[in-house]
Amino acid sequence: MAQNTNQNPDNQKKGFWGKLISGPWFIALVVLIVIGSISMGGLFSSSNQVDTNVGVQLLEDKKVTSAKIYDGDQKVELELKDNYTNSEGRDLGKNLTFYYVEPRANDVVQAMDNADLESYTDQPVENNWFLSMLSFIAPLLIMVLIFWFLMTRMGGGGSQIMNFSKSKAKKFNKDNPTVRFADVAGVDEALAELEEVREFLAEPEKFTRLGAKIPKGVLLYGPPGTGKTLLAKAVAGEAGVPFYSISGSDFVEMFVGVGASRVRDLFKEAKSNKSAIIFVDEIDAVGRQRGVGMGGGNDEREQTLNQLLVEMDGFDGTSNIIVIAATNRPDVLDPALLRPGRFDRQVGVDAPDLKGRQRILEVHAAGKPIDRRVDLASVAKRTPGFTGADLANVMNESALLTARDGANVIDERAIDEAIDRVMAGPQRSSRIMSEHERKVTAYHEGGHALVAAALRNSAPVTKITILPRGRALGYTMVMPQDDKYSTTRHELLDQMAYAMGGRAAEELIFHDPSTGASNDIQKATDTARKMVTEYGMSAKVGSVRLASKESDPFLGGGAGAGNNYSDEMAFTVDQEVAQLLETAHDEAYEILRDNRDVLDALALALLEKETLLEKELAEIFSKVRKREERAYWYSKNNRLPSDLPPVKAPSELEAEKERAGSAPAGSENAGGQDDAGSAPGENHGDDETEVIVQQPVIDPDTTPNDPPATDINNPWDGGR
Ligand SMILES: Nc1ncnc2c1ncn2[C@@H]1O[C@H](COP(=O)(O)OP(=O)(O)OP(=O)(O)O)[C@@H](O)[C@H]1O
Ligand SMILES: [Zn+2]
Repeated sequence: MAQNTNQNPDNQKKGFWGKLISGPWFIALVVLIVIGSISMGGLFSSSNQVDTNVGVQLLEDKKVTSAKIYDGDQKVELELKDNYTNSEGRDLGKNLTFYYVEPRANDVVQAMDNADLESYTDQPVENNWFLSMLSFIAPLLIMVLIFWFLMTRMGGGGSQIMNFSKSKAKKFNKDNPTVRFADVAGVDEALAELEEVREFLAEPEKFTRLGAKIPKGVLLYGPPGTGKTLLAKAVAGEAGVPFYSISGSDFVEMFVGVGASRVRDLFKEAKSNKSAIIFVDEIDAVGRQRGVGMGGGNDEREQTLNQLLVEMDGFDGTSNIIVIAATNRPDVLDPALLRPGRFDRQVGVDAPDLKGRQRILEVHAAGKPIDRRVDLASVAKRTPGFTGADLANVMNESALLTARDGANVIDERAIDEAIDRVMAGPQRSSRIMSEHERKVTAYHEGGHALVAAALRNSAPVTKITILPRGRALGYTMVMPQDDKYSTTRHELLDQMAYAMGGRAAEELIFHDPSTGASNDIQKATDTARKMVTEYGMSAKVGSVRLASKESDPFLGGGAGAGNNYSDEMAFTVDQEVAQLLETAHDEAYEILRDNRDVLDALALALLEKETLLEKELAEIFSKVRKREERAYWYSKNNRLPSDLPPVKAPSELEAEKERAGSAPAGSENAGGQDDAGSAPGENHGDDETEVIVQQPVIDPDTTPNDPPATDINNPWDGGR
């Protein structure tokens, strides 16, 4: 995400005239002038033309000193002894030209032979090869030029070819960022690591004095928009060193060798500084494993990667350069990149937690007039799963909305609307839905919400709306109270049932389901498949990892890598997935059937008010008949769960003692299932705990006028 200004000196020196001279029209003009002047040369010559008879007569009368005969042009130039005066009495001077036709060539030659000339030149036809070549090539050249012009005008893919020659001009950006560490919030671990990098840059002697080698590369990895670029800039800003940035995708050109030469240039220029940071965004574009993927890999990419490695290995003591690279896909990187001496420092940059979100909001609220009643902590609470970029966007949108309304302070309402916008796109008030469609949407969203409310492991519903927004016809938002760092099997099952709630309601009420549930089904299917192939949550399949890390053959996994298990297993997986989905569908259906009165009340309230918030929802849901707990799950008959509860944490014991002291102790639920006691950081000793943020169900727009909602461009895909 390079937002720096292009500081290439060549580009600035090249002023108006430079641009004009390099423009295709100028070249076309030059070509035309050359052709014109050559072919019209005859017109500008000083000799006058006379009739063929006259010319031959002059020769026969021996009035000519010299003659030159142009064979191909069938033209003769004469130089006379005296001036020639024509029949009208006009003096035509000494130099005359005449033309002849082929049948008369013999007469002309004969006349010349007999003319006692002092000099006589036979100009052969070859003399005109240049002109004839040009007249042949010129139209072609003009066509190419026009083509070029159109291509550059369109700016489409084709222009890349033409830009090849210019590729040197915009290869990378140089910047002296003013970003500070204080501008990056909610990524404290990453900041701590990078603070060290800043020290390396600012006072390398401190480390080299002790014989330490300064690291050459830092890899920042994490989801998009979490502030990787911002962090890298902040390091440069804090250390006061220049910041060179380039994106990995810029390296991968259509011409082999360009990428490698860009790497060379980039490092050469960076090395002219005492210290510098080179930032390579999207390094996975060049840094994918070599020699894999469809067609055995990409020469250009490999050359570029090799060059990068060579340059990094080639750092000497004279300049102090640290390469910071960023990627969303650390798993596909070539291991050679991660070796010591290269990107051996790897820093994870995750989506921020509750506190982090609040601090990012504070960073972006600075300098904006915000209503005193706005509580950024509660805004942070309402935005689980948002990245730094999303939050920056929320604050910016709220300012824009406020400005549009002509107000002076950003209030709660503007921020609310901004959150919705960032989540699901702008409101579409212009869209008029038919009463029936509104009703279907109300039941659909009501179905989601009611299922969530009736299940025991689902986060509470905080908002439902049937106002169309972005690509959604309506949406339901459930929000966990706390940040969650792992998800249990029951919670996943609840999520699937919740996703099926919309479809189940349509079936139950209208007997004719709509296409509006496609996104729900997709999400539920993804969850089910992961449960079976990644989370080991199917008894039949067992705790086996079946999904391959890299299932896209084009991204370097190799064809067939997606199926590293037998066909029988694939069959079982499919069966298990289908089974999970069926069960979820059943659960949703039963909940809705058993709570029909609540569903109707909910739909009615939605049709009336369009948007329902927590308070109104709590009232409607007070009548919900909760679904009973599912049976214990165990993966095998000989692995039955124990009846003994887990031990109580010291803090729990403490709290119990206090309660016992102040009031006669009621019988405390000994199940140990009390969530409040478990610290959010607790992750069962497993470093790779999956974070599953529950997202709102957004129901894609599927009115007949629009193409059916597909998964492409769906912002709700790909773990945000
Ligand atoms: N932790 C953060 N603190 C403050 N602002 C942030 C943070 N993360 C992101 N932002 C805001 O979001 C914008 C985009 O972030 P940035 O480009 O650094 O993300 P990124 O991780 O590099 O994304 P990508 O992987 O798509 O390149 C930043 O310019 C900043 O305004
Ligand atoms: Zn839905």
